[in-house]
Amino acid sequence: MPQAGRGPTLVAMSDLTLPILDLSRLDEGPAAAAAFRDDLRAATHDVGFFYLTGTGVSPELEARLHRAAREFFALPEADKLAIENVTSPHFRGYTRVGGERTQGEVDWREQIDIGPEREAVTDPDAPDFARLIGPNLWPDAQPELRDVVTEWHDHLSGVARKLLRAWALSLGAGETYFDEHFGEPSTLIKIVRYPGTAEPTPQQGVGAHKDSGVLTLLWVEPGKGGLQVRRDGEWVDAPPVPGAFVVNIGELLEYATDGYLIATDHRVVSPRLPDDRISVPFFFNPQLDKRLPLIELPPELAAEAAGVTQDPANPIHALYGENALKSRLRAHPDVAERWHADLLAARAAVS
Ligand SMILES: O=C(O)CCC(=O)C(=O)O
Ligand SMILES: [Fe+2]
Repeated sequence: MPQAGRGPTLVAMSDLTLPILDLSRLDEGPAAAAAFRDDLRAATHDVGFFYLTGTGVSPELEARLHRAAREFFALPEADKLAIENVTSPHFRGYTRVGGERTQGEVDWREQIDIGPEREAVTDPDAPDFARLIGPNLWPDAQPELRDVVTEWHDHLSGVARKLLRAWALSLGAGETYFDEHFGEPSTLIKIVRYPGTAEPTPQQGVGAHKDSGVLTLLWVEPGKGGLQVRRDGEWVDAPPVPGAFVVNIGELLEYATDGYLIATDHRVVSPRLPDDRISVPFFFNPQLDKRLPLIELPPELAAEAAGVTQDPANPIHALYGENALKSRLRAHPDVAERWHADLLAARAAVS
């Protein structure tokens, strides 16, 4: 574990070193907090990925989440399919292995997607992205899943807010800059299982991608490798560190800082049979109808901002909800075709 008040510890993995930052330094007086913010800014300017300890998430809560995830995937197929995501217009519920895509290629993972628990919007004049709002699908056979996920959600939302305040200060903005622009956050928790494969060549657990939102806090089952981060054109391993989250930023925070902070490509390589791998990414994003404005960086940071080139095939929209809807329609074509064929047709017509 890193010591409060020191610089970040570095973990060597092949060529890459990912810093380990200790969030509790924010509560250890102004000097430790300032040092944490400097390390945070440096880590996300240089690599876009780091490990985070000191989050206050207890080993007991981690163990409960881990157990609940294992129990969910061990349910009979019929119980999982009873909450299959094709029954939800809001992209919630269970996705069977092979039901999701990254860059058009099938991902070899099964998962349950859980977002803010809300009623569906019935107003016909609501924007298209309001279709993402709605109830989750919870398994009747495992009522305790909802309790542990709710606790996880509340803890990790607090960690995310703390990090965003630290980023805001470290980038020369007011401490509550992001709070003001976030509103009621759009969160997404995925509980994911990557089955083992027997193929001799590495298989796509999840294909190479940058996260499309602001911030991701990733919990990985202890001892399970497979996550790789692209650094200088090479794929390097980012194995789990006990008691730490893997944290990375997404394209929206890169965009908001004109490329000063970087969103980095990553992927998961399937485990080899008989192994499998559980992970739980938590995505933290603004309210659907909010925009994430550009941060006016101080000149010394602005001079080091790489700029952001917009990909015409994948443009970043001003409103968060438009970005979220686009990602969901692409990742889950079967849900899109069943519930949102009108949107697909309208989008095909303009592109
Ligand atoms: O499962 C993992 O370790 C990473 C998953 C991921 O990158 C994602 O779902 O965006
Ligand atoms: Fe990701």
